[in-house]
Amino acid sequence: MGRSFEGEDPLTAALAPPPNETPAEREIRERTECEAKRVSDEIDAQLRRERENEKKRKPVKLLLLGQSESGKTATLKSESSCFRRLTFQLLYCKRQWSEERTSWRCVILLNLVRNINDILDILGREMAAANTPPPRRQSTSIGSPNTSGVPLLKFKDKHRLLRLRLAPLRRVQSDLEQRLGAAATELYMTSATSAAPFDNAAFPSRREREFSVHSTNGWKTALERFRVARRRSGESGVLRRVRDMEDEVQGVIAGCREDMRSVWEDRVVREMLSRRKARVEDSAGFFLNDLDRIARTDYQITDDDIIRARLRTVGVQEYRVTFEHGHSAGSEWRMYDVGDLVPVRLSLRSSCSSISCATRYFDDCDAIIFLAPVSCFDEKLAEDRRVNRLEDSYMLWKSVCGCKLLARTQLVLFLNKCDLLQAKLMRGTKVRDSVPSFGDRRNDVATATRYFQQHFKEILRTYSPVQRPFYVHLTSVIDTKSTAVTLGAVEESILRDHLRRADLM
Ligand SMILES: Nc1nc2c(ncn2[C@@H]2O[C@H](COP(=O)(O)OP(=O)(O)OP(=O)(O)O)[C@@H](O)[C@H]2O)c(=O)[nH]1
Ligand SMILES: [Mg+2]
Repeated sequence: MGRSFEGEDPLTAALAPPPNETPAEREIRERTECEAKRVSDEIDAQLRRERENEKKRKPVKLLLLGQSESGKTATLKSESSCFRRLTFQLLYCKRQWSEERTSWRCVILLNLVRNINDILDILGREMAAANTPPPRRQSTSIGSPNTSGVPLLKFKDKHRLLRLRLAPLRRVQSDLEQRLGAAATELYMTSATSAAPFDNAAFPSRREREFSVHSTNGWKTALERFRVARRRSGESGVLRRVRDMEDEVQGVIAGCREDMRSVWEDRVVREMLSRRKARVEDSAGFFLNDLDRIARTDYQITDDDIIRARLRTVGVQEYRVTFEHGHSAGSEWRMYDVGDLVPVRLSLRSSCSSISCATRYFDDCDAIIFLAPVSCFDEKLAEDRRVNRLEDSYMLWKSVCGCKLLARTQLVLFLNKCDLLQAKLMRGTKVRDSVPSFGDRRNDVATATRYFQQHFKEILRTYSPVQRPFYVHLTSVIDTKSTAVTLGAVEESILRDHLRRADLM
């Protein structure tokens, strides 16, 4: 009896076994079909793999944002210094990292010398004020019994002598600035209007001078020059002069070690700093407690020193990394350390892509790590003493959350500098004195960070154009081990999102 194909679709009909099929023919047919299916599955799997690889080939874009000194560059240094990944291409392969270490030595020496010169500046002013007879005194100097009832600081000849003996450090500071400036850096002026939360022409512009790396003329350029110099001239010429100068600087600093220690450990100097509420220990790039190790001609730089070194970033520094291992294997990451916040603040505020070059970094950005230094709850911006640093972080976070261009971007908040917060609270500083809404809550790190965290969370909920998860980590990014763990978790979640986004495209 013939088969009727009426009502059947032609493909089913074509694939149907022939009528009157013998058992032998059937076995051959089934074997052939089985093989065809295996080949087809293999092709499907291969296509899937290629699609995945294609998605991975699109670089993951990660932005580091936060106010100045929040720890953006330290986060990157922490990531690279412990070589979590075996392949740090471009900037952070091992050889390049070791070359970069040499350049960081100058930064650390500069930080150390600046620590002591800053103290000597204060000392000079206080000594001058103490020598001024009371009726002619211009200001109400600290320690004046006439104005505050606090006994005058008793400066001695020893202080005068120390200032004289440490005078060569002024020259060392300017030499180091020259040295770094000639290779890679330039002096940069910041102003209140460029760094206040929303620049306002009404703010008085207190100009500050701080050392900086410029994006177009940064470490990468500096190191490249060194490599070229070494290749061309071996140990001669420019390189030798640089080495001689470094040796000389290191020699002067080593020669001043005991005097620097005398200043730093002096009871009167400590009292002077305490009365001025100048917590030099909490300032960025503080190395005075490491004098014995650093102020030596045979100083061996450590990764920890590099993480703690302070050098202001200006502009946007791009770091490219291709991972070979782990869940990010095969993917390229582009990380942007956004040092200069002026364009960022402007573009966040405007949300208009034509206004600022910073939006180019926002475009297609997978994730932002936003660093908020929580130990700064009682500090003011260096750029504008009227703006509380925590408030400034809230403002910037609010702008990031509310930015339409970033609506699809994963936001990861680092409540950073928890180690400094802990030390500050242990010293007895009360959160509620600077943050009245904190009220009578317990004055400990857990309670304070929970409180700050809640505030950041509410801002995200209120201002985000679309609802998105709140990822938060308590960090002390100079602690490379724990930072590596945190970054590992963050990286995994960013990559998951990145692949999901690629699927949607
Ligand atoms: N104790 C402590 N110091 C930190 C921490 N994070 C950063 N620092 C230090 O704070 C200083 C400033 O950190 P940077 O990474 O230079 O800050 P930044 O955000 O890159 O600042 P800009 O380049 O001005 O935008 C450096 O000396 C760091 O070593 C932290 O969690 N704990
Ligand atoms: Mg920086």
